[in-house]
Amino acid sequence: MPVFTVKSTAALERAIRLKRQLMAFYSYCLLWAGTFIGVELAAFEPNTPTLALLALIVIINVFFYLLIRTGISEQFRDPSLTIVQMAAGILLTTAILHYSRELRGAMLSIYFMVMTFGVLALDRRRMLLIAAFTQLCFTSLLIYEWFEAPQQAIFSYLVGHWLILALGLGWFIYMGGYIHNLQSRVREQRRRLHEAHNRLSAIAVRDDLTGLYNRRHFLERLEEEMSRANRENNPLHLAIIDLDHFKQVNDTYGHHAGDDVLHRFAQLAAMGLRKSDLLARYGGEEFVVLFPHTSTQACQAAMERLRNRFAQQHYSFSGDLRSKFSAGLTPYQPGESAEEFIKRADRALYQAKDLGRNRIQLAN
Ligand SMILES: Nc1nc2c(ncn2[C@@H]2O[C@H](COP(=O)(O)OP(=O)(O)OP(=O)(O)O)[C@@H](O)[C@H]2O)c(=O)[nH]1
Repeated sequence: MPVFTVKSTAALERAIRLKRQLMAFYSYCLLWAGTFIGVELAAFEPNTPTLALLALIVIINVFFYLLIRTGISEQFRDPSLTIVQMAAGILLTTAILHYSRELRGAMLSIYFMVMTFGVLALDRRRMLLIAAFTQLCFTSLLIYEWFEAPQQAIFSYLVGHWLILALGLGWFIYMGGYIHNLQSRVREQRRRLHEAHNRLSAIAVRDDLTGLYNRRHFLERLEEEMSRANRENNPLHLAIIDLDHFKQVNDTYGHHAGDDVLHRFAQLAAMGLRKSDLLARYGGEEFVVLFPHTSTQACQAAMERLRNRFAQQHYSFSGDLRSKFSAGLTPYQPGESAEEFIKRADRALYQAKDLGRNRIQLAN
């Protein structure tokens, strides 16, 4: 069952990544459409290779889509490949900027569009890295254009564009770091909440002293096991156990000694019974065991084993105390209520007490 959950979570995450990839493709298409319209309106260089750009966009997206789809990207620390994808977007934007003329200033915002992809995924250090890469690409473009056609370059524009980009990127580094910290804090709080919830759930079903299940949890599980036994027609047995003359232990050696005995019984029973048996502290010095899928003989044998082991225990507070218990054991009769089932086991327990204690009494 857990394997299935892990698998489906991985599949879900991959589906989210593929969806994000489609979003990236959509953004690329908008960028291309803007470029195409820009060329048509003569706001871009007329020799802008729009078809080559479109081919490049498709190649980039198919490449990343396949990496994610085939699961190859999962070998990397970030299976969404955010940094590499952003770097590809920045390189393509730089290429498009080369052909932009009057629209250069407006087209700088495309860099910022690419940066938004990193805000939710990258920490401040990585945002700084990708921002430095962006600034480097743009600076290289400006230097290239300066040397290629110095007569067309207007120095104040170059410096202006360079500064606007640097300031905008600075804002993204700050914002990215802030949002990343916020996300980390939320994740940490969610983790703590989850832990606290698990702790509380454990406390709600356990008995403080022995660590066994408590009466409320037992009664809930009893109903479940009874309906399963009714459904599947499987044997189900209930044993109610009561430590013998326990008051004397308290009165003679003190409450702490009594607690030790209860604790020792709980340990022995938990170790000696099967994982599928449901053991709980029913109250005071009373315990219950529910045996699903077990024959009467096997239940009796398990109870006898426990009785013998318990009677052989030595306690640090008294060399000669041998604590014992009596128990009533009964099989579930199909269709009966929990109350009837428990009452029969209880009656058997009282018979065991009446017959001299330190025994397991069966009631059919
Ligand atoms: N130390 C300790 N004692 C407890 C706890 N819960 C109940 N008891 C004591 O268990 C004793 C139960 O006494 P009784 O009901 O008279 O039963 P008993 O002395 O075992 O006598 P029989 O059952 O007839 O053999 C009481 O003295 C309770 O105070 C507990 O958590 N710790």
